[in-house]
Parts: sequence; C-alpha cells; structure tokens
Amino acid sequence: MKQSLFITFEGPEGAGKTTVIQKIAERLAENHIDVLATREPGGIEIAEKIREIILNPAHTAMDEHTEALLYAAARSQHYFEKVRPALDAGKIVICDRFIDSSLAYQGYARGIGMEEVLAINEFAIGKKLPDMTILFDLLPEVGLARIHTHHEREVNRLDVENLAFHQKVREGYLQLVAQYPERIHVIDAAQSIEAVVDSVWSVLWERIQ
Ligand SMILES: Nc1ncnc2c1ncn2[C@@H]1O[C@H](COP(=O)(O)OP(=O)(O)OP(=O)(O)O)[C@@H](O)[C@H]1O
Ligand SMILES: Cc1cn([C@H]2C[C@H](O)[C@@H](COP(=O)(O)O)O2)c(=O)[nH]c1=O
Repeated sequence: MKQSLFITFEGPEGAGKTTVIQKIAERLAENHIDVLATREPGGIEIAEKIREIILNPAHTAMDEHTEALLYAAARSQHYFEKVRPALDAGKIVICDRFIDSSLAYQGYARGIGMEEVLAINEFAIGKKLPDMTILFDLLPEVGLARIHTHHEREVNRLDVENLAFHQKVREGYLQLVAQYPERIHVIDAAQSIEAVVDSVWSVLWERIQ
C-alpha cells in the first residue's frame, strides 16, 4: 500500500512557498512518488471563485467574520473534493496554506481568536490537521518587498494590510509553532531559493522514508 501524507506549507506573503512547492513536487515526481500539489484558498472551481471574492482589493467592506467563514467554506469544499480523495488514493498531498493560515491571519492578526477560528474550521472539515507543516519564517517587510519588486502576481486585499498586521501574522504563526512543535517545522525563508529547497527537502525526505 502507498503511504499517504498531507503536508502543508505556511508563512507570510512573499515567503517563497509557491516557488519552493513547485521544485519540491518536481523532486518528488523524479523519485517516483505520487504527489498532488494544490493551494488554498482555491485548488478547485468553487474554492477559486470564493478566492476571487475574498482577495478582491475592492472588497474593503468585508467583515473579518465573513472573511474567516469564506476561508473555511473554501477549505471544506477543497478538502472533500480534492485533498481527501488524493490521500485515500495513497498520494502525498502538498498544500500551499491550510488551517494554520486561518489561525494566524483571522484568529490572531484580525483578533477573532484562535479558538473561535479553530471551532468554525472543525465545523467545516472536522478535527483534521496536516501530518506535517513547513513554516517559511521571514520578516514580513522582506516578503512584502519581494512581492512588490517582482510583479508575477497581483497584489491582493490581504497584501495591502499595514506592516503591523503582517507582524501579527508572524507572531500568530510562532505561537502555533509553540503549540504544535511536533507538527510544524520552521525553515529560514531568508536564505536563497536553492538553500530553502534543500532545507525543505531534507525535512520532508526524512519523514517520507
Ligand atoms: N528565497 C528567496 N529569495 C529571494 N526571492 C525569493 C525567494 N523565494 C521566493 N522569492 C521570490 O519572491 C516572490 C514571491 O515568491 P512566492 O510567490 O513563491 O511566495 P509565496 O510564499 O507563495 O507568496 P504569497 O503567499 O504571498 O503568494 C517571487 O518573485 C519569488 O521569485
Ligand atoms: C488560506 C488562507 C489564506 N489567507 C490569506 C493569506 C494570503 O494573504 C492570501 C492568499 O494568497 P496567496 O498568494 O495564495 O498566499 O489569503 C488567510 O488570511 N486565511 C486563510 O485561511
């Protein structure tokens, strides 16, 4: 039987998650490992539509509870439509963001409360946490500078929050590391892309073998 594994990548804006996931997925495939790379919010049609609503910079009136509920709704559909079936088929699933994003951004940085956000996510997907989480740790100003310098993706409604908000996101993530030390592995995302890929690979490969 193939070994399924649910791995999530977390971190602030511009930390390098998308870039590194692509390279890690290629390395896994080269090693004949059945891998599915996906993202949140999104990954399937319904969740991509919810993503457009949440991240549209014109939606300045969005209440933080609405925001938290929309992320949870997108997560529920994506998890049951795409992630769970791939895990049941024995694949390794790598997801760009998952529940820890909601806990850090909505629970901690928006101030709704991590317990409250956990509760709505348990309603959405049950008590499901990833098998392993890689946290790309980086000063928010460095990540924000990266996304403003390179223009491959549009700046979204969360990107334009002030620096204090992004600093709180980082604090929220670091609280989660203290809470889940077995699950969350911290990687220094200020290194070169190649060094980050190697660091992630060594943590991941140890777990897979
Ligand atoms: N280690 C790195 N050093 C310098 N630049 C990097 C590094 N990693 C990624 N970048 C660049 O920073 C930008 C953002 O990277 P990427 O989209 O992978 O980050 P991300 O974590 O997925 O961001 P977001 O969550 O905000 O979408 C890209 O232009 C990418 O080439
Ligand atoms: C899943 C999730 C995401 N967010 C935020 C984090 C980012 O600002 C955007 C997603 O953009 P990316 O370019 O795909 O990283 O959404 C959040 O606040 N809460 C969540 O649960």
